[in-house]
Amino acid sequence: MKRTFPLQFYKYQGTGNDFIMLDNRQQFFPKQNTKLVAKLCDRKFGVGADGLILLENDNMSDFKMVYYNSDGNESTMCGNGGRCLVAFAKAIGIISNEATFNAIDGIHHAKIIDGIVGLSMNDVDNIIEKRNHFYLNTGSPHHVQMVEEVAKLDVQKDGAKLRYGLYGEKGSNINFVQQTAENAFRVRTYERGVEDETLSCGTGVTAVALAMHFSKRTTTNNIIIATEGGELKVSFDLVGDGYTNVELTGPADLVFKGEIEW
Ligand SMILES: N[C@@H](CCC[C@H](N)C(=O)O)C(=O)O
Repeated sequence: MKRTFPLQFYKYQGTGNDFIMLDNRQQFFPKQNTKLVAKLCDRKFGVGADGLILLENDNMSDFKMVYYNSDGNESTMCGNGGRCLVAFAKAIGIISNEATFNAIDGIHHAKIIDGIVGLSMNDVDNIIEKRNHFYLNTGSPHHVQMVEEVAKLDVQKDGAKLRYGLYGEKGSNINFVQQTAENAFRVRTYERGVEDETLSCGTGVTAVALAMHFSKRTTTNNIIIATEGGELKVSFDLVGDGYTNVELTGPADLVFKGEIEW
């Protein structure tokens, strides 16, 4: 159905992972309309983005995050999207430089310092080590695999093969990693729900940092990750067998805003 009023949207990106942001505190958005979300995210027929995020009211925190992949389906946690949503909440006057928000995987805390957004991520105490990869959940499921030369990979092809071949319909995000220094890694990610390589994935680089520490490829708890869209930092503490105080930090910027007829 064609609506008669324009939809005000904001487009954000965090290290090149891009999102449409909608202020849905008045509950105007048809949340079950998968086709509409997919169309808005379409780079030819819509605004174009890797995902769409609704900012909603929440009783327990400053706001609620509802995340959809560009295929139109609601999905699990998005780290870069969470950081962008915090920047959006500040831009529309809901928060100042600190926030607490509710997402599908629970409460997150965030701080903005000089435009850089640091976001708390869930504790992780289950990292599965297989012959040539790791599997863990950092709010979203992630496969982490070491490669020799990440720049040379066909991430779309190799990622899709693993996403469907190893993880079936439910799928997993697939991260390919190359170590570049004791505390630094380069990562390229195939995202389920986008079904393509994205320029960066926040829960993905978080998974990589924890898997690299777990496998003793690094001893630092402050890791720098280069993605195709820029640099992210992941810090954490290891307490017993589990990772806690996990924080994902990096830029989150408004690209443009506008109105769309729908
Ligand atoms: N880009 C995201 C991850 C989004 C969720 C993912 N595509 C899934 O469905 O698992 C991030 O920055 O974490």
